[in-house]
Amino acid sequence: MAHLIGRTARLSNCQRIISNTAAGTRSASTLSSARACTGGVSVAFHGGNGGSTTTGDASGQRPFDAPTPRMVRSVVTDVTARVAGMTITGYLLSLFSDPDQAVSMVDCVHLPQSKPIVCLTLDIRLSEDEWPILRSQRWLLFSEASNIMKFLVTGGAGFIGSNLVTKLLSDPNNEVICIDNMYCGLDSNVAPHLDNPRFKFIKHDITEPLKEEIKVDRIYHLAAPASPPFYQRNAIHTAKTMFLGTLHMLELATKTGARFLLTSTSEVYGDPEVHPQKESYWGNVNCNGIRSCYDEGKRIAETLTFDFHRQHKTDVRIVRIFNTYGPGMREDDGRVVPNFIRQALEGKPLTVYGEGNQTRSFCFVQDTLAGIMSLMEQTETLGPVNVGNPIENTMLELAETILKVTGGKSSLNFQPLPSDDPRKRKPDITLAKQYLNWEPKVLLEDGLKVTVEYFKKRLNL
Ligand SMILES: O=C(O)[C@H]1O[C@H](OP(=O)(O)OP(=O)(O)OC[C@H]2O[C@@H](n3ccc(=O)[nH]c3=O)[C@H](O)[C@@H]2O)[C@H](O)[C@@H](O)[C@@H]1O
Repeated sequence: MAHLIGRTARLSNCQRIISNTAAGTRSASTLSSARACTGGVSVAFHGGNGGSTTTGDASGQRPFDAPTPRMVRSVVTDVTARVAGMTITGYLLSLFSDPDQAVSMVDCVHLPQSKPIVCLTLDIRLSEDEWPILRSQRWLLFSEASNIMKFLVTGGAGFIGSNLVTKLLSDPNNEVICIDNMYCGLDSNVAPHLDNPRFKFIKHDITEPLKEEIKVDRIYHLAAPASPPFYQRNAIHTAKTMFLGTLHMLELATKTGARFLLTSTSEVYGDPEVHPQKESYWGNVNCNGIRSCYDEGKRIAETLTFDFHRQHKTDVRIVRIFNTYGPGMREDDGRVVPNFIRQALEGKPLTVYGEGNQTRSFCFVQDTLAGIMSLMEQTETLGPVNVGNPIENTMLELAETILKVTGGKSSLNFQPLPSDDPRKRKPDITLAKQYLNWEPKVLLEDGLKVTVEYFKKRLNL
């Protein structure tokens, strides 16, 4: 016990959670919000001595018997599954039948109030018969607390995903698992992190179920080819990624209690008849065209996300990203910004589809990330929330700006407009301002300068 007290004295956060065992529907509630920590809580667990269930002496003079490691694993699994945002591997000090007893326990071990602790009182219902005595009992766990947050980023080797991974890892309290099938991800987007012990890369196609259960606090679900040439190349696989990939990630979030954020897209508005596009607009989408695997795919992904929330109370957020550009893109991506920059840098004609009067609103990736990350952590809305730049440009204007930034002298090469290509697109960002206090800061020309430098390096120019 002296050992345990010694450890608990160093605790730095406090959160107490009770889960209800009734009829398999257990809910977690934070009881001491005044002392509750924000961010993830990580708890180091020390197993016990054979499954005894002694209630400890609150003064700490009598040793506490801890359960077997096997049982503890059950407890830990249970806790992790139902406490969103927390990863538990903790000290299990004792068993209590009454949460108030647990509270007095906390007081009695004289933990300094200035250093709050992690204290979890839990109802436990074990499925295995060996421990019937433990059913419907409450356990008190003390733990060493830290602010470690664990993230899963699907599509973490891709353009926006890799920028997100880099940003998350810049916080030393964050650990990141990246899943990518490398269909359009880049090795060079992952390589800088491979030696980082807080980073793990898993090559996996999320249309298949995960081989292992991954326990994280947050799931950023970005995996999907976003460039029309890429997503049209294997349209069936794109549709599978949208549905099955999102399904698998939602199942994981539901099972582990992780918060799940779907990166949806402005494409759900299709070729919009409402301008600018508000989240309340249902869109104008062709359900059997060449873009449908992507835009209808994202629409079903949104549907699935809300269905999981309604049916399983999964903690979800949805962001609708508008055209984003910046470092991390492939030179052969096929979208207009990488195409124009590459063509301008190589002195080739810029391929303008149609007459170039169609519009898009381009957002620099760091701005987009700020919006996405803000949505993940706020609690006012599930979304969908538009994240994009409300400054609208025609493709002719974009071509002109890129030629100015690169100093290129390329001519324009007009090509047929691809089918179902939206004629205009511009986000209404009222909700992003209201809920996320977010609006883009980077001007198109400034963002393009950074992007041009990135492409110069990639193309060895
Ligand atoms: O970047 C994005 O956020 C979106 O990009 C694409 O949507 P789209 O707006 O069509 O993006 P681009 O392929 O970059 O095309 C933008 C406009 O430029 C035109 N374009 C594209 C490429 C090119 O070389 N020349 C050109 O004029 C296209 O016809 C289109 O009108 C994807 O469909 C979306 O997944 C994604 O959300």
